[in-house]
Amino acid sequence: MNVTAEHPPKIAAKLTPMMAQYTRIKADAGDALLFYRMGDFYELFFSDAEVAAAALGITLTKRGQHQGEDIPMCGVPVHAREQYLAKLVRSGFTVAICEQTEDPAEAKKRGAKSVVERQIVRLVTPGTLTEEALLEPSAPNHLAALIIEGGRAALAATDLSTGEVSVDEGDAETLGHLTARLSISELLVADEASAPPYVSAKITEADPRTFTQAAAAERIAEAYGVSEPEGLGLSKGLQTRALGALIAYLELTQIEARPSLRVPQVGASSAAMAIDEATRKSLELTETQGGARKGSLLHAVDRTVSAGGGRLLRAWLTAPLLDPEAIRMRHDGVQFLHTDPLLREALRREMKSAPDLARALGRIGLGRGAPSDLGLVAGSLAAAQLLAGTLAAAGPLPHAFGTAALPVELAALSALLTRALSESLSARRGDGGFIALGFDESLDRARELASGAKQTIAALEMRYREETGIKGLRLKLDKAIGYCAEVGKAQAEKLAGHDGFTQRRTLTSAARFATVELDELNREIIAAEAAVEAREGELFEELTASVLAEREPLLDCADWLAKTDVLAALAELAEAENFVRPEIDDSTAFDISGARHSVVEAALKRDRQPFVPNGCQLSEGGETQLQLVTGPNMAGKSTYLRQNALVAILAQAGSFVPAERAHIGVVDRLFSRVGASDDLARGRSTFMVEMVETAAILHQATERSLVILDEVGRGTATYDGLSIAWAALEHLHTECRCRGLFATHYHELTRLAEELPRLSSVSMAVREWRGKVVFLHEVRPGGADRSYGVAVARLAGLPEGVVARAQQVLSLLEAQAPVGGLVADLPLFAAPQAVPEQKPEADQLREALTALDPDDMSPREAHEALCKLKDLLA
Ligand SMILES: Nc1ncnc2c1ncn2[C@@H]1O[C@H](COP(=O)(O)OP(=O)(O)OP(=O)(O)O)[C@@H](O)[C@H]1O
Repeated sequence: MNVTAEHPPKIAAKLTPMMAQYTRIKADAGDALLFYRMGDFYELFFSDAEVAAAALGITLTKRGQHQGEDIPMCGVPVHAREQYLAKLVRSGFTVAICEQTEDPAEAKKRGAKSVVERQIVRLVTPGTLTEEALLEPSAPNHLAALIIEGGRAALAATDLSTGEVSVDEGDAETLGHLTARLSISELLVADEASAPPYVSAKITEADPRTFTQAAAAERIAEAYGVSEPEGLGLSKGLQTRALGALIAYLELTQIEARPSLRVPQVGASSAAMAIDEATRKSLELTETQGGARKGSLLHAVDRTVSAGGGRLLRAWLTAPLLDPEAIRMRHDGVQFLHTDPLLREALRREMKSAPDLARALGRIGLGRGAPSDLGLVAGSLAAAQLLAGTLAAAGPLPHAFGTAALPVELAALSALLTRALSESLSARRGDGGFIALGFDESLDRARELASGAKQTIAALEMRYREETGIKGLRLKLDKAIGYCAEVGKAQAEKLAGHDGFTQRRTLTSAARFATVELDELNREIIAAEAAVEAREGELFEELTASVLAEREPLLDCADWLAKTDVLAALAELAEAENFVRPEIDDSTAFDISGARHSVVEAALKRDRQPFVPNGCQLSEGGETQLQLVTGPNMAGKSTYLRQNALVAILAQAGSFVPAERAHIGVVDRLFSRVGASDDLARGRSTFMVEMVETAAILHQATERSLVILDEVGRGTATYDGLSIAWAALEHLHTECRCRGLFATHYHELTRLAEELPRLSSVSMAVREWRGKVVFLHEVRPGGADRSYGVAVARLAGLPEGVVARAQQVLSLLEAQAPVGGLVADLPLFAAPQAVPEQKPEADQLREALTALDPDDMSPREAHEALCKLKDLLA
């Protein structure tokens, strides 16, 4: 959604200086809602205020007037800005944050009416969030730039919160795989019309000039300090242009903060199983069709204990690998920890205390780091050291773990941070008190001065009480005048009589006095506190610089922590859920015994129901390459279909699989259409969606692909549906030669299994018991003889009368149907070219019509001609 806040004031009339500044800045902010900083609040004015107040559910008030009309205003407190930002950004708004960039005292020096300098420091958009509170810990937040030209497409993406960057290129036709892998929050395009319709991200039209080769190369050179984009492994053209536009948008939105991006991973998607958006959705990989995480495969298999591990597991599952060697490497890692439960437990315990290093670094890199982020870096390094020690003691490690030892420079950084940081670390940037005592001499001295002056104040209070004889006299901190002597109103006159006490302020029930000594002390305290603040500021900068100097090894360390967490989590999962190590190679085998569907199994377990495991054997060139699955509704067809796809995904992602045994030849592309749903928002009916998706599969599936099709053709009239399913199955078998499972209610299709050599027929077993149908959830060879649709309808609670009538109609229809079903007598097994050419009657009609000349006909002749035409139709 692209929401635009209309902004009315065309202000030529006289404005207050502040309003004049506001209008100027608002003009720069364009469509974004302007958060205009005023002290402890961000204020919004005019239509921005109206829009934001409605979206946030906060009070709309007014402030001053413009051209005789009240100016609408609303405000949000600075300390609570994140929650408001989150709400606005999620509702599709862009927010421009405008800060005071000058000390109000400085502004005052220019004159009483002068306005504090303000500037927009950042545009907050869905794809550029970095605040912890606005992000899900275990999900990435991707901003991507897309360019499509000449049938090719390139996609550059970054997760700004961690600085990761990827660039991929492919045929425009396979673009769906590129965009689907990343779950993008915001997609930049040069022209909104070129945005693919299936992307659910916010679409942002970026300046088309940023997509040009020259501009893009310049941006990349500047961001990465390389003279040519090729130095980063990028090809000239689309890849460079997509990444350049992405960086330009970061510059536009992050203003002065220059995000430090990691070196791009180029072409990673071509090393991953291609899984398009529809397949991901239908398999519910990371979320259910309803959008919930619970109920997805990721949720069922996620045993990670750190945020970084959670994100990496998601990345592995959404991009299963293609290289058997790389896959086996991950399996080796899982196996190593699977066979050593004590080591696994120790690692997972130590990992739990590891903070989110990548995101802390992301914030520090953007200049948004707080003292707590330094603490997170220190905590991560401590955890990494502990883990490295534990792993090192475990003996030689499989390659999957990489090198466990921490590089020397990180040990030095870790020691520095441990010495420097105190116990209490504020999460607010600019807060002090984060440097440990004894770390910095000049800071300690300034602190002593400040606290020494405060001790003097306490002593002075006692002395003043004695000297004046006023017991209630207290030294208090007044915001305007500093420390002062306060007495109750009744004592004010008495204190004023004492030498050296000058009354400065009168409150409702008290009076405040200054003395020369107090003035002197106030000056000392202010100076000492300013010195503390300044030194702390310097030290913060120094420490963040030390951290950023080690950014790359730190990010490698974050990757290593995440990987160790994922390997341990997968080993834990394998142990707890009884998964086995799959055998992966370059063959086209798909030989799985006793497989289960993790999500369905977990749901059944909650109801204390057993899951019935089923095997599946497919292989191109073998006896069965395609399986036709028939069986009643509710018998478990969809579950069986999906579980096989999920086993392939898990196996190639590096996980063990929920089966007794599995041997899989690498699957390059996975297609799954299970229960297409309406896409009315895009004006496509269920049947249309199904056909568009089926077309994509028939065009793209290859010998290495795995295709899962559930009830293709069910959304239209029986004969049409059956014919489409029939032809699609033939095409998959003979043209695509892919491995696949095809579930259908058209039992007529089982006839095909007799004709096509590599198509076999299986069905879900049921038993009838006292007129009721009992599902056994077992896959057996051979086709199903009946649908049991009416029996299932009875189970679902259809009125008994309706069920009885349906049974009656069914018996009648079955009695009339040709033996062998709808297709018994049709010449369907003839080769397609043998279908006799027919001269369609439309052609005879056309000939007759062409012969007529209406200008040359009487009404009577015209009538006769019409009758002849009608006869032709008969
Ligand atoms: N292997 C199994 N073991 C135990 N229960 C199962 C199994 N497979 C499926 N079920 C149960 O049966 C229910 C229906 O399964 P599923 O949706 O796969 O059936 P279906 O044959 O595809 O139905 P329909 O044709 O109506 O779409 C599941 O929700 C689950 O509770």
